[in-house]
Amino acid sequence: MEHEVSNAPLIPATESAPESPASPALRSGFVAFIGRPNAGKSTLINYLVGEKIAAVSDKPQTTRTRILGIVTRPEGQIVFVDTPGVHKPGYRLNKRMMQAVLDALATVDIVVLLRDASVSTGNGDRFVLNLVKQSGRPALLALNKIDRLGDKSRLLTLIDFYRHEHDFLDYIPISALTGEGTDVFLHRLLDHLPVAPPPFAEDDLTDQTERTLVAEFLREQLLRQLSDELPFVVAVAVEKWEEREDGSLHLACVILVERQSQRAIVLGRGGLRLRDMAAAARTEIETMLGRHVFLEIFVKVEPHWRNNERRLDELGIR
Ligand SMILES: Nc1nc2c(ncn2[C@@H]2O[C@H](COP(=O)(O)OP(=O)(O)OP(=O)(O)O)[C@@H](O)[C@H]2O)c(=O)[nH]1
Repeated sequence: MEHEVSNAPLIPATESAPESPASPALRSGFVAFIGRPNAGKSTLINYLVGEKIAAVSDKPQTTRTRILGIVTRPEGQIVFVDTPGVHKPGYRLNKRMMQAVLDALATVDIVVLLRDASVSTGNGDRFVLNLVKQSGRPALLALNKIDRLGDKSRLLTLIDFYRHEHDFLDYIPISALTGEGTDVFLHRLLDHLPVAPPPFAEDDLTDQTERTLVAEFLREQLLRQLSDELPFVVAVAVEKWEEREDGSLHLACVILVERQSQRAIVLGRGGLRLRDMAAAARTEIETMLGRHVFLEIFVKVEPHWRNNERRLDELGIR
């Protein structure tokens, strides 16, 4: 039997605010990250939310769809919108990603410019900084990966640079990996959010559907195991979601690539690479869903899927 409910939110968002009679001055709002690819947005969201939600990999351009992470504290609630890494528009896919960045910036209360503090300033950083300026939104600078800095005086130089460029609300050094500085980061964000009731219930973590998360887990394995060029040409869709009477779940996923040669790379010699990726993804999916999962995977060659509007819509790439 097809399971319709799989498209429902994993943890449904509620219309009403959680009961919170204690504090009259709760602060809440929407916060978007903007940063160069690999700045650490997904890692930070996962750290803050405390559960694995966004796809994390050491390859750039991991995040294609907007992902919500919700953090609730006694002082209020922050709804994080994770934007895709900023890229120069080329493929239509990337133009859509750029639009997603701009849309996200226009609708939020605060923009967080997330900067990898362990690398030197380049054109990409100036590009992102200009987007922040153009957005006209209040912005906070988070300097990430400070665990990598031997010489902390570099932070002062960076803060000085950004202070001269733009009037940020705050300049906060953090490590999304170790968690250092993240508490200060959350509290400073809350301080700058408007007095407003939390838009989501206290235990909501994400509005991602189980189906989306399944596809993300598999895509994360692809990103981890494939060479640098391939992540840009693969996409994952869940095509079958079938509940069996014994309580197990049968899933069929399709991995889209653009050429036969890419299909061969995904499969690996004798299909071994795909088998390993499937096994790793299945373990994560079973942990998330708390049930036994059978996972079938097909690798399909579909030339130019990245320029096919209908495919992009089906894949939820906005
Ligand atoms: N040492 C260190 N590594 C980090 C930190 N934050 C993130 N990373 C690493 O940086 C890489 C990129 O992190 P992601 O969270 O995937 O980056 P992202 O900004 O979401 O990337 P996109 O999805 O391309 O936008 C991963 O290998 C992370 O483990 C940090 O604070 N310290």
